[in-house]
Amino acid sequence: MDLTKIKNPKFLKKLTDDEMEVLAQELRYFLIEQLAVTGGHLGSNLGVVELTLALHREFNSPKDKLLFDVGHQSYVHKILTGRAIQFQTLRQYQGLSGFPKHNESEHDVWETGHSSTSLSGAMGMAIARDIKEDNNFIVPIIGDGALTGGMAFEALNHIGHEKTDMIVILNDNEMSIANNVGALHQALGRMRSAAKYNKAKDDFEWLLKRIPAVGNILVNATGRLKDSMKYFMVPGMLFEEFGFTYFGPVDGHDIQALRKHIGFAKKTSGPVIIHVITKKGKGYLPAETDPKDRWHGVGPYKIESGEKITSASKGTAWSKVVSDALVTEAEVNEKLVVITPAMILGSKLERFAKRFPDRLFDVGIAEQHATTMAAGLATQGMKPFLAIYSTFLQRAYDQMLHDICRVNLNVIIGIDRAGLVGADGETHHGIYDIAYLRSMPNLVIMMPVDEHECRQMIATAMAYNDGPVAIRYPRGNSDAVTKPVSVMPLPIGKWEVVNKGEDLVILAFGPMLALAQEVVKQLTDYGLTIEVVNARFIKPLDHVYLSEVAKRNIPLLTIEEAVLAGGFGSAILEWAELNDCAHIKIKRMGIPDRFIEHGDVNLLLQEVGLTTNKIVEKIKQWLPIHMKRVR
Ligand SMILES: Cc1ncc(C[n+]2csc(CCOP(=O)(O)OP(=O)(O)O)c2C)c(N)n1
Ligand SMILES: CC(=O)[C@@H](O)[C@H](O)COP(=O)(O)O
Ligand SMILES: [Mg+2]
Repeated sequence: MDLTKIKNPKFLKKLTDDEMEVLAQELRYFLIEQLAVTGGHLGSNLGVVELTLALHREFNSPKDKLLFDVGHQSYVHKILTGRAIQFQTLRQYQGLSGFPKHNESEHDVWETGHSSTSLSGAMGMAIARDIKEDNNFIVPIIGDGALTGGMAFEALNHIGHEKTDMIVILNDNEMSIANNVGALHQALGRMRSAAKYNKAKDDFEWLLKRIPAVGNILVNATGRLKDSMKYFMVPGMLFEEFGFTYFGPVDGHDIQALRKHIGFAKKTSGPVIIHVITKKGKGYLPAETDPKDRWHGVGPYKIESGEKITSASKGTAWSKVVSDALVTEAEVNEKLVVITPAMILGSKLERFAKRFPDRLFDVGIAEQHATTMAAGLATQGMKPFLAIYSTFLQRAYDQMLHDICRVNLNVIIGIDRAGLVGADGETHHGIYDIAYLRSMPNLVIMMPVDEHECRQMIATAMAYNDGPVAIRYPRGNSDAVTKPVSVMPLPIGKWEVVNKGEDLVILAFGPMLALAQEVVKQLTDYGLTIEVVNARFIKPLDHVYLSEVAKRNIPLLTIEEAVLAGGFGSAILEWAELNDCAHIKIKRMGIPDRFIEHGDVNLLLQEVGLTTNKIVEKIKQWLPIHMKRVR
């Protein structure tokens, strides 16, 4: 069928079983074809084709609420709710989001992007339903990875306690982004094998019963054996202990089996969990057989071979610069321990893990635990490096403040994906960390301009034992290639003047420094001399430099790829106010007070005014001198 003709999922109710199977294949092929061009979260979505069909067949969205945890696996849901035609704009500027969005469809009842929120959101919806005496179904769909998030356990605990009517779908494909980790993962494994065990047991009993005379005695004996193993082998005991009725494991690619178990669940009062077993990447061999990540998040690829189509890019991935530096440091410092909350691949830590398997800890989707565990390590004289995306560090605000900074512990926080991230959009941009960290006493915050300075900063952090240090670095590659420098620690709080000038000082750091230097080129034609400073220490500020520039009474412009509210520019305003420098003209440029959607980073920078031309225009409007070309 032409999937672009689908307006809503109601048509599913009339399909025969065979027609549903055909549709599943058409959906699968659509995903493979479309994402070969746009990229996206292919593996997760291939794994939920039949599940999403069964859900939209058995429930009446949007009256019945389908909540997709993380939301990266909601493409099939989007196709069935009338958005197939938009997939050519997937995750592109002003195009279809890769996550559920209220403004895209009434069927997107819960917005996600960050993991492990669906059960809590579902509980809120269920309580509201019961207060309003509505009678719809609330159905969160959560993956085995997302279930390792602490919020999910907080919600399970509460839902089970309240015995709230809810149908939780556990989509268990044994994978997070990489292989899933944790004791829960092992427990789920026992539940999966229990299914095989129970089926084998039933077959065995069938066989025993055919042995004349002794058969029934043996059946009773083996029955007692099964009961004694009940706690370990009967699937779902863990969830039953939480007050849930457990159904499963169910083959997540068998639409009829799914529909049957959803039917049981709809007739069961109280909280129910259906444990669905799926295969990440199902139906596309390169994805199904990838030993590393089942094609979690991919760029464009060749369908026939699965060969990734990568655009030539200069420089080295920032994550790799950092992880290689950590390997070098770990060779000579046995106290270095690295922690990742489920992002071992994104943070490019496989090499470190292989070289130092006992000093890398993947804690699952557990940013709060990861951060406070780092604090625990530091109290014992270890040198923990927490590798964490800026956006996911948001989950560990209090752990940063209460457990690390307040106690002034020697923890290094490697803040990855700092800045606009592009295709993942507003839920993933790393643009808030300066604002939410800058108010934390004792914390040093720095950002390198290129891979050489990054190595210097890692060395600086390793040598620094006066408290916590955060190094923030962008998504993508470090393409600014300057001269190699000795990897000596930097003096804390010391900025670097990269261009002397008398008419204006621009303070910038990270990728914005190159932008500042482009601005200088454009303004030279106006006879202006502009001082450009690599303000690589966001905290502490370089007070020596600022005092000197205050005496020169030169206007200051700050540029940051981070929110203005509470950002680096705010720190300069505070400095001026606190140091009786109100006479200095100060202007800040950065990200305004609104959410920035998904799209190519360069287009997003255009949108927020962080481009050479827009900065030049802003300076022309602001500086008191009449801007006239002198050459
Ligand atoms: C708070 C948070 N931490 C980390 C991530 C990154 N992340 C996105 S999907 C994913 C794995 C999710 O695994 P699972 O829930 O099993 O879904 P699957 O991809 O296997 O279908 C992770 C770690 C996130 N989105 N949110
Ligand atoms: C859905 C999710 O949160 C992750 O898959 C995220 O998209 C990874 O981001 P990177 O691609 O920057 O590693
Ligand atoms: Mg999974």
